[in-house]
Amino acid sequence: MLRIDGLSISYGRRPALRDVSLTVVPGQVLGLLGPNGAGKTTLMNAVVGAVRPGAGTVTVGGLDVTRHPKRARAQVGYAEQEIAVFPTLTARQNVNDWAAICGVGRRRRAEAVAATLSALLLDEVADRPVRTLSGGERRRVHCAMATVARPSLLLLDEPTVGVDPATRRAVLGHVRDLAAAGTAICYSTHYLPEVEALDADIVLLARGRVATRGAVAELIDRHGSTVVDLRLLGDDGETRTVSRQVIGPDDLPAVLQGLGADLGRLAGVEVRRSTLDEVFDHVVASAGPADGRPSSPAEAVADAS
Ligand SMILES: Nc1ncnc2c1ncn2[C@@H]1O[C@H](COP(=O)(O)OP(=O)(O)OP(=O)(O)O)[C@@H](O)[C@H]1O
Repeated sequence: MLRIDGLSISYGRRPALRDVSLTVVPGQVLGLLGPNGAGKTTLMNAVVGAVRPGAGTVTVGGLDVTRHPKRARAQVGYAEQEIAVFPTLTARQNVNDWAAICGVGRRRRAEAVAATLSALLLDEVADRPVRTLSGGERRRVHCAMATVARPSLLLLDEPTVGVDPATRRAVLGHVRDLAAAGTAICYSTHYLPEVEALDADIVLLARGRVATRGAVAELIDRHGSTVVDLRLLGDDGETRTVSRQVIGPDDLPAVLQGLGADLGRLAGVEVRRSTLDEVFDHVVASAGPADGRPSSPAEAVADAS
């Protein structure tokens, strides 16, 4: 449903995406991860034609978004990071009007709007002007607008920023239902448990490049290690946990020896695999500095000029 081949985009001379390729098929949830500034929003903006590729192609449902912008865009629902709703209209009016703009016929519309508002736990506030809603409720309205027309491809850019746990569960449930019904979904987030809950395939961007990709278990297998958590009892009676990477459980004696005098404070030991968080940190660190410093002399020249 979405195919990106060799996509590179720069703002001025500064690259935001470099040679990115990925696909999302119907029913798939692609978790788009990466630290701030990695290029996630730029990628989504390229899919809806809001930024033009410097190199490479983006096709939606087989249509090149540069050559067929309107027809390609018509297949996409996009909840941008910035909430965009009409504050004086009610939640229901916002979602209904957007459904109408997306071509959902009058007969089907009321039902689609009601079902979407319900799925996102908006029933109680549906008939209040959006300006009177809380930030989390507004974000749900924004998300409802992107999904109400049941687009073939759905882009959600950090849809759970600032929402409470019940809302997060509702958004994730809605996303799972849409994927089960065949929607191709690209979901960006900084909350890694969400991509695990969605059973998403992951593309991890770092410095505009695909740093790694695969299912959660694959990424942990490929980049993770065995970790020993040592629980140490402090003078105040509280325990603190110290983690050590090891090649395998055979290294445990050496790890314990390494505690030295603290060995007597040992209250517990757990051997486990790296978490997705730890894998994320490791892969991002391997990709180079996150503060925009150049990763090569050639890039330094481009930055300086
Ligand atoms: N309109 C713009 N003009 C110039 N540079 C931009 C613009 N938009 C983004 N950038 C730069 O492009 C890079 C990628 O930004 P982008 O917003 O795509 O990252 P992101 O992964 O979505 O980040 P975040 O997690 O913070 O939302 C960053 O270095 C950013 O500063």
